[in-house]
Amino acid sequence: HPQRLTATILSRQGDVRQSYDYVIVGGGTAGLTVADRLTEDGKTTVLVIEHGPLSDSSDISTIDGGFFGMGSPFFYNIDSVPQVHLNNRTTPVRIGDVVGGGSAVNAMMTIRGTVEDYDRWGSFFGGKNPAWTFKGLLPYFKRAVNFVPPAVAVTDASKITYDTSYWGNSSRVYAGWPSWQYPGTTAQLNAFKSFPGIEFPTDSGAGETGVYWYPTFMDPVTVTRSYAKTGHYGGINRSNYHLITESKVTKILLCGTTATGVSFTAVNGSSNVTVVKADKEVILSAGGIHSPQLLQLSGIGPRKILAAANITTRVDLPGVGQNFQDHPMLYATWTYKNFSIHPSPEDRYTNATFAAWADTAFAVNKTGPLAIATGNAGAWLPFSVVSPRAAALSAALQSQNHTSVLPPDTHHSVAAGYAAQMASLATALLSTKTSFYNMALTGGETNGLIVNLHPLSRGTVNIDPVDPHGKEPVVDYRALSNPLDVSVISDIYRFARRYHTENPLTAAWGAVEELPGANVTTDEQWREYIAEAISPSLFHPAGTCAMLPRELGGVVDEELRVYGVGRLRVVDASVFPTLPGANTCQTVYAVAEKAAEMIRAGGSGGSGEREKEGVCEGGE
Ligand SMILES: Cc1cc2nc3c(=O)[nH]c(=O)nc-3n(C[C@H](O)[C@H](O)[C@H](O)COP(=O)(O)OP(=O)(O)OC[C@H]3O[C@@H](n4cnc5c(N)ncnc54)[C@H](O)[C@@H]3O)c2cc1C
Repeated sequence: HPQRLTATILSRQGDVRQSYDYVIVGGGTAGLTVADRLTEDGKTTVLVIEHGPLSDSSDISTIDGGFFGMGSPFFYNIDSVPQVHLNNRTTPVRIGDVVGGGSAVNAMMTIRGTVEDYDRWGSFFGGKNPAWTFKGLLPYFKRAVNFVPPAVAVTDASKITYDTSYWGNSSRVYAGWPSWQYPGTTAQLNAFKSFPGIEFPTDSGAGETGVYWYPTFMDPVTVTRSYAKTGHYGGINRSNYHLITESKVTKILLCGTTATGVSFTAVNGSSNVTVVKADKEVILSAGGIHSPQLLQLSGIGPRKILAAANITTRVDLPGVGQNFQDHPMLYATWTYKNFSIHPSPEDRYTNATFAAWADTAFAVNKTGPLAIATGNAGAWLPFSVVSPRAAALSAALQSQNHTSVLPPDTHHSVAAGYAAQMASLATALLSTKTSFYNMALTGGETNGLIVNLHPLSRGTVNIDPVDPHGKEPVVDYRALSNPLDVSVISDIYRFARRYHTENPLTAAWGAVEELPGANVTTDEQWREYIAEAISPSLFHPAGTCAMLPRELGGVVDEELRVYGVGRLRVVDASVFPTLPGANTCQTVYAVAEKAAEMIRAGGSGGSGEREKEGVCEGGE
């Protein structure tokens, strides 16, 4: 698959045409997917405006370890506000600032949520529309990712199973597999068999909970990252597909309540403002942090927030920037004193012979440990299976005064949406079909990163009233603001402890709990440890422009059109009403594929009115 950069990249603002059929804000995961699909006909004109640069850096392409790009410059520099329930810690907000967005810097874990996760989305609209269900999304998952099965040698050696019926084979975004695995991974996977109620689905794409193998966003031939840039931009030669980089969209321009285009400036250098018109639609794909910011900057959002920042309200939409969610993660470390399965990941640092073999295996055949990202196996377990308190916590969530855990001035529609979500998650706490706990398996002597897949707390992403146009938005995860999150996380953790220490299949490995330490046992000790150690983000910001009914605080409808605004859609992780119990990239691709089809089918779309008398920004 040649990775030529031949699609039309515009080097200067001056090269941009006056108008396009579609203007897409953000050349990230969703933005490039939609741009590619809309321009496939060779006629429809699209401009993508991306804040970050176009890069061929090996920090992006390298697979080894999955986080090679973490120290790279391709991130925004944003910190959360101090987190009240985390001892006032601030935490970095890690999101990609480069062509490809999050897909360029992520850990390449190719996971999707469970059937219940996507059925839940549709349920908020009364469950009558089959589009937003697992079944309804499956064709788009298939369109989104091209699954290339692992080599027979590695499936035999590691007992990897898969089922191609859950996957497609046409996309240029690949789900590939390393052709080598650490032998300890299979043993760690099998160790879950000691516990009742845990499933072992054949394929990660089946929408089931359990312990399973999953692929990597990796081009299996070049063994490099496969992402939105390589799949939906590189190697495409279409004069109707334009991309301008290092350019910041500052506003969506409205005529009355209809979007007509955007204004943007260069990130570095000239402060000239360029206006570009969208004849059909503006598509906002700036991600979970910047899509709500841009709506608010354009006068679309909660009236109070806009007024505080001195921005005229064009459409009062209370949900914009609310309902903010991310997956909290917690470092928990168990070290095996007698781990006898080698080679292990640690051997790369302690065994010179193995390290040399690893380097050669990759250099010569693109195989061995350097072809593994963060790993390819893990557990995605239901709460009802890991916790004896599921019924009690479900009842507590059901009867909770939900408004009491939201910000004091939350609009009643947003509060109603939150209550609907909590009702659904209270049921999910009892279910065996929704995953709450994720643990990745390393195959090595140290294990333990714990992820809470369905946080109950909700945060906010709002413009900074002091300098709304000049500053990054104010990001408040409001981590642990729903105290039941502490109970859920501590029970997850207690199960992780049992997995390591009360398990005949791991007993011989001599697990020692390094973090938090076996002396942490009471609810209060857990609360203290979690407040000190948790990170509110696994880099999955979502929910801030939620696809929900308007009376439930929704920002977009089931066709992803912004309520009250014509010709404006949001297509990115911000539309997820609730997080899937999975890393988010594959779901973003699927949503973008579905959106592209709806946009193509839907003409100009939009529920706003082009008011003849209305104010038109940026000229008619
Ligand atoms: C470090 C990290 C690790 C992750 N690991 C995984 C993983 O292993 N597996 C997984 O499934 N998911 C993972 N994710 C999450 C996943 O990558 C994201 O959920 C997904 O890429 C988000 O897609 P998006 O289209 O919503 O936003 P993005 O891909 O972030 O795209 C938004 C784009 O908009 C641009 N933009 C923003 N504001 C403006 C503006 N004003 N003007 C112009 N452009 C603008 C941004 O620069 C960005 O390129 C990870 C993410 C990160 C950051």
